Amino acid sequence: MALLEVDDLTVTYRTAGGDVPAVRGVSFALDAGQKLGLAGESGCGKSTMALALLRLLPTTARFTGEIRFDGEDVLSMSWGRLRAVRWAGASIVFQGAMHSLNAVQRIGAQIAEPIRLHSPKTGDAEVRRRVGELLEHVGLPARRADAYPHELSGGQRQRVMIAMALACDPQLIVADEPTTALDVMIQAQILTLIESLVAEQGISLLMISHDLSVLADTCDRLAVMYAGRIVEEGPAATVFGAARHPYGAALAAAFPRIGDPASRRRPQGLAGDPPDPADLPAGCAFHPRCAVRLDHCDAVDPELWPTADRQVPDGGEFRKVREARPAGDGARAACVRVLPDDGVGLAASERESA
Ligand SMILES: Nc1ncnc2c1ncn2[C@@H]1O[C@H](COP(=O)(O)OP(=O)(O)OP(=O)(O)O)[C@@H](O)[C@H]1O
Repeated sequence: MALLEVDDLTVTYRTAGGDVPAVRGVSFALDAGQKLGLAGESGCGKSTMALALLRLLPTTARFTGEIRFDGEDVLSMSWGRLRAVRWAGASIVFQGAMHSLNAVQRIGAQIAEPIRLHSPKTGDAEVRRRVGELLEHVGLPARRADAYPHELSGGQRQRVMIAMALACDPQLIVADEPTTALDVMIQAQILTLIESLVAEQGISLLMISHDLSVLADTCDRLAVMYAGRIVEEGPAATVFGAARHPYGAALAAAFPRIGDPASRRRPQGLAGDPPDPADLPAGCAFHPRCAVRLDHCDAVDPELWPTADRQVPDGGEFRKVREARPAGDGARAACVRVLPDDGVGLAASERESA
């Protein structure tokens, strides 16, 4: 059984200016011990997804669909049960630790909070010992428990956030852009730390980033989000190395692996911006930016389907295959772009010029 199953999740923010559909029918599963990367540009709904998983969304958000964590439906859970699942079942490491930590409380007391919440009978000495152990586990001396957040560097603060996330031995860690605010060297250290901790403790990881290459290095599987939908999902090497969806391919081209001579790719920017969720283009939301769009792409919004059998949109028709559990490596894409060795083309114009 999957540890986390998200089924047809929609999240819509109610605002004075109208409804903002931030997540539009997302489905995916994460097995115990698996590492899934969720990629996409700013505004495509990644953080909304992360917040929905633990029902941390603002009250203006309306949601439909199902989120099952360890078999239990999170969206219909009682508040009491939800409190038990937060930290001990799943915990979130947010981007920008400075904003997530309380500036006027020592970090030891902040790490102790989830421990006290979940094990109220734990004595002070034992809590202190556990906090010290957690700090050492993330590479900080135990005595740093007495420090205030402003006395630590950005990387150290992010380590504190990770210590907090580990405090109640969760089964799942959701890391939302955990290294975005850090410089490159520190980013690498934090990623290595996250990787080693989840591997050591068998924790599942849902890592969110706009940087597909970072996710490809860290995760087993990747899901690419665009305008509130997953447009491609599959094994990390397949999605990063041979993305089928034009947006997945563009994202991979925009974030080549740094220092990887084998990749020999130069970063290629993607023109334009993601659409405003409150004003989505008709048909496939990516079509205005897509270099290989077909005539009907402004009319048909393709769904995810298995890519193993190389189905292509052809003759003006998308052939849809709806399978909850596709066979093989489970790779799915909402559109299939041409690959040089495929022998199949996406756009007629591309086939002619090939
Ligand atoms: N509380 C809110 N009320 C209204 N709209 C919101 C709210 N939070 C997010 N949104 C909108 O929902 C969409 C998705 O936002 P979200 O933060 O989930 O995207 P993201 O991919 O995580 O982007 P980023 O990396 O910039 O955080 C955006 O258009 C955003 O403006």
